[in-house]
Amino acid sequence: MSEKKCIISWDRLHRDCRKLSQRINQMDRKWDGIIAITRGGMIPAAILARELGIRVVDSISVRTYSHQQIEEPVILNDVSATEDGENFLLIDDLVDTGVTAKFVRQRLPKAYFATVYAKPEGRPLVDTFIAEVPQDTWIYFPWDLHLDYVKPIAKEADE
Ligand SMILES: O=P(O)(O)OC[C@H]1O[C@H](OP(=O)(O)OP(=O)(O)O)[C@H](O)[C@@H]1O
Ligand SMILES: O=c1[nH]c(=O)c2nc[nH]c2[nH]1
Ligand SMILES: [Mg+2]
Repeated sequence: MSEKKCIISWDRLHRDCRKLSQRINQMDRKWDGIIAITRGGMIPAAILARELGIRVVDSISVRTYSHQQIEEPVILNDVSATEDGENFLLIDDLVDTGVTAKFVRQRLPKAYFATVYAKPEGRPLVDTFIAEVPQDTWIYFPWDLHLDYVKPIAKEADE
């Protein structure tokens, strides 16, 4: 389990997904659809679909982690909209070790692969991403979190 944390708020996620949409829009390519890598890629894919006006949204269900422990990736449900990913955007929330990315790329070698966040080990496996996060840091997404009380910093401060 990573010691350091990077907490991503809904606002930040939305802003970063819009930045990713801007970048992809500037490529001036015609996309046949989006493929979300579930589950983490689903909310980024929904935001990109809205921003880019793409209505064909498919998914490939892959599980690589269980309780922050990496395992062999498995496809739980395959994509149906394309054979090889040509002219499709492939979207995930992040690339960490790159194990998931390598695995999905074998299945969809022609897709354009974008993630919102990337750690150094996985970065070479994606075509584009928005922000880099250190390898020793665990990214917490807004769907993993809830608002809670925090004690004041100074010991003598009123609680
Ligand atoms: O680069 P890697 O080391 O392979 O890690 C990245 C993958 O791990 C997480 O998915 P996870 O398997 O936890 O499933 P989830 O998206 O359903 O939460 C994340 O959403 C990426 O898909
Ligand atoms: O929520 C997550 N945060 C991470 O940093 C990560 N790395 C792999 N899988 C991950 N899931
Ligand atoms: Mg995932």
